[in-house]
Amino acid sequence: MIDLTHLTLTFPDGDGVVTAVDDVSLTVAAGTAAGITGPSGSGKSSLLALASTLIAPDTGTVSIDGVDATGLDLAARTELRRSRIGLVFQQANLLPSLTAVEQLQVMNELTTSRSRRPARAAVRTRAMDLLDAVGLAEHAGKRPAQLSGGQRQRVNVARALMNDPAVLVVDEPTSALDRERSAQIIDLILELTARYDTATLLVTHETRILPRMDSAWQMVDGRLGAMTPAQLADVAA
Ligand SMILES: Nc1ncnc2c1ncn2[C@@H]1O[C@H](COP(=O)(O)OP(=O)(O)OP(=O)(O)O)[C@@H](O)[C@H]1O
Repeated sequence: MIDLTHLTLTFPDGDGVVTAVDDVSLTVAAGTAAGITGPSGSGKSSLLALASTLIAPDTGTVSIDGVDATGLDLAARTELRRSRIGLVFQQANLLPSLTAVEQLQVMNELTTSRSRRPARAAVRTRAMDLLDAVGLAEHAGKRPAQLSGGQRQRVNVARALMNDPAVLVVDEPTSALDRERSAQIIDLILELTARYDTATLLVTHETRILPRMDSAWQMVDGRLGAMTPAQLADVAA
């Protein structure tokens, strides 16, 4: 589970500061997904950067399964992120020369210290299982150029799950895809959230999908508020 408490983040802005995240608290339990939407510049990406421990808040805490990341030094925080958090960004950012299965295998080599690294065969088995879970088992040997946009995004999602993360942080996974493929990726992320028991935090402009999330939130000027049933009915229409 991920527990965000009273997070605030400011950036210098001329003589003053801009408050990107303003006293945000949010808990997402394992096996559930929280959807966050909001206008451009409202602080969604900043909040995801805090939740992923990529940046430290001015105030507040980020706890992953009870471990407070804000209390850790840089090395320990990096290790926590690598071992406990899966990240899915808008663009798949796959390595052009690697096949789908290699994209996943290399994650393990990049992010796990040598002494704790599982045997190569076990890594390959997990990579193949994940490709199967995202419907790409038959495409394991293909390079990114041989895959469609939707398939590349599926590899991206599978890769984020490679290290068995407690938390899955997803930033607008569908912006490069058409409506039908977007819906499929969101369905897949919800299915994987339950199957791999991740606490999933997903930012999207696709408000239609919010009613299907376990909780739905809106950011406005850095503040996070629960969407009301009326707002959810509105976006679903
Ligand atoms: N590195 C930075 N330096 C200064 N200001 C920043 C920085 N990053 C974000 N901001 C400001 O913080 C606020 C929130 O930005 P953020 O990118 O989190 O919004 P967003 O909701 O993700 O927007 P979008 O939907 O357009 O991606 C904005 O006012 C933005 O200008």
